[in-house]
Amino acid sequence: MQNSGSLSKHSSLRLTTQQSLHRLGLCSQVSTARQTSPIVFPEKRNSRGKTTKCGELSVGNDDPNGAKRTEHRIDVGDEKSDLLGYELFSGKLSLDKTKSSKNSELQTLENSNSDALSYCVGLRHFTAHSYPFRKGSCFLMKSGRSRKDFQIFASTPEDAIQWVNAFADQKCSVNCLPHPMASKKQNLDSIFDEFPPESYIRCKSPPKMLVILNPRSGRGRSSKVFNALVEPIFKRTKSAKLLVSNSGVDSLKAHLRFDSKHKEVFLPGKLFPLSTHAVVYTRVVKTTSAGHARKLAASVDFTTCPDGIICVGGDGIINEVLNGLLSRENQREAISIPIGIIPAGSDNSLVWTILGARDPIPAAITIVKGSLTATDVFAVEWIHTGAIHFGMTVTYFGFISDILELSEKFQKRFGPLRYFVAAFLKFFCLPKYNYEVEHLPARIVSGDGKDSDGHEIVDMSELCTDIMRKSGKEGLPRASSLSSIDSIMTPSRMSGNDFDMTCSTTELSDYVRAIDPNEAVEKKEITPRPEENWVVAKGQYLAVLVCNHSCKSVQSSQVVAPKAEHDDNTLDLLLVRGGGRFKLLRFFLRLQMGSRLSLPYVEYIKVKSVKIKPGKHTHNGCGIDGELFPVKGQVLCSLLPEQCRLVGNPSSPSL
Ligand SMILES: Nc1ncnc2c1ncn2[C@@H]1O[C@H](COP(=O)(O)OP(=O)(O)OP(=O)(O)O)[C@@H](O)[C@H]1O
Repeated sequence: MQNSGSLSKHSSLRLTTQQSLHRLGLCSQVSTARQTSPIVFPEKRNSRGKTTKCGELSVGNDDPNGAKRTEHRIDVGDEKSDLLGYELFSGKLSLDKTKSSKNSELQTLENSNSDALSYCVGLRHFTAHSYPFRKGSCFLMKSGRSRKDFQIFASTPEDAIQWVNAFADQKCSVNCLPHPMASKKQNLDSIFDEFPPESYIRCKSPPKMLVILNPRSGRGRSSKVFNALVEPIFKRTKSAKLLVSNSGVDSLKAHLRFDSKHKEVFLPGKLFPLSTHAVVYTRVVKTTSAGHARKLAASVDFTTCPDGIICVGGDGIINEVLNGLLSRENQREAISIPIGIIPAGSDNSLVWTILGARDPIPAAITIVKGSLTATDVFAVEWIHTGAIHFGMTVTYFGFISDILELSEKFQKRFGPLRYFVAAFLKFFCLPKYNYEVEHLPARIVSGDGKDSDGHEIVDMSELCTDIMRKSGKEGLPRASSLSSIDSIMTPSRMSGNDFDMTCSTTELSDYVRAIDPNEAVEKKEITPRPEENWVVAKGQYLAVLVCNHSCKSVQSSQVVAPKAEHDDNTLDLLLVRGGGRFKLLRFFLRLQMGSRLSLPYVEYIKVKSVKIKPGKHTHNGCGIDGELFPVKGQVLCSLLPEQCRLVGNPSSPSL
């Protein structure tokens, strides 16, 4: 039997396990850790890097004696199969056939809760408790499930811990016990005092989330969508299973299954079901009025929803939740609370563009899978009043904000079609829009933090700190909702059950992007420094759009800002110069064809900040993620890099 060894050995054990888990991208969901430790955002990688998951990911082993060690692999399950499992862990294991399940130290487990896996810290082996189904041989012997334990050996205690952690990460419950010798040997006691078993094995319980549901979203179908399509997925049990191959028990794999069909045999080996759990624990709150979601997010006790807030509705409800979170005193903790999205609104641009889920089922699956995606946030500041409103999708001025305003009148009658109707009507009484637009172009940064001209790059997080502080103030009144300009020109469709989603892996890094409002920070003007080269333009514009991501629309396959990425630290400014119906029509037609950037009167610029001031006789509406606000004087739109985490994986570029 392995001795659990010295203190230093235990430290290295823990390190090895945590490092390994980090590389597996499995550490993000440890809710207890999130409460106390800084926020960990996914490491920034190029857009191609994010899609490693579509295939196989090989993970090296940390063991210094790794020469003889095999690589652990993570396979990606087929979305169309009933395997939810995107995690598959395999390695050398052996089954102890000589020991019955009820001997040695494991007898103690019989009296405890029958967990799926039992492990005594420091040992090379762990015990899997399976519950195979047995058919009764005669009428006296009933069919049913009975417990059968398998004692399984890993090559080393470190390996055993990796295995147990892999199961724990798949929410398979683990009964973790001290080393069997711990009670006898005094010196071991002190080791376990310092390193309790829980520090090695993180037995995870299902994530706890708050669901904020807007019953008015879309055509008022969000409750139905949630109850019929999403709740069953959250409540469905998930079981980690041991697959023992036929060729001896030297290869062992842990699959995550979505349902409990095919309980017994799983070719080419035997499948032993372990224990089952609800996938996500949720508390559902339906909003009763506009602004309710914001208030909830601003006041909810995070201990009741440490794993996130799920928004069921359109982009408007997400915007409310974002602004509620960012208005809190405890901003640092607030921005660590991930936002999950179930698309049930008229247009669901954010979740479709960033996570590649445009229907409720894939969105629910991506929430269950639980990875996180860091996303830039932008802040729109009303310079004269200091009021700030945050967004994640787009802010727009001109024709589109007018449509947003008009569409409010048609909400009940036309539902998601209201934007189309409003656009049609507005088109025939098109006013002139004049703006003064100043923008600070984004520059390509070299390794030394300077741009191509040798200028130092503004650290947006400095601006960010001040913006976040100011944001504690009440937001501006909201008037209506429209998140994607594409909805204007395309009749809406509420999505059906057909869905399309691919996922990719995001790796978590130790990089902390949180802002601590308690830190003593020098007061800074949020207006970027005067030496920065602002480009000023004044004139007639049909539309001014500032996009944070490419703004895909559920209504069409086209995107508004093709070069925009949700985490590229820049905003994409789209200017449609001039006026008149002909130009406007041409723009929207080209938008549908994906060639609007080739129009001579359309300008597309990557920017860091934009200042916009409506002219004297211009209608002063401004849309932020589908919410309408009045603009008085100048507004400044700035970027806050990666200040929000969405629950789920970014979509594959192939979508
Ligand atoms: N119970 C409610 N009654 C009336 N309005 C509400 C209620 N709950 C939320 N709202 C408001 O409805 C607005 C629109 O909601 P949401 O974005 O969810 O749906 P949508 O407009 O259909 O979708 P999209 O914004 O994608 O077009 C939100 O900005 C919110 O302020």
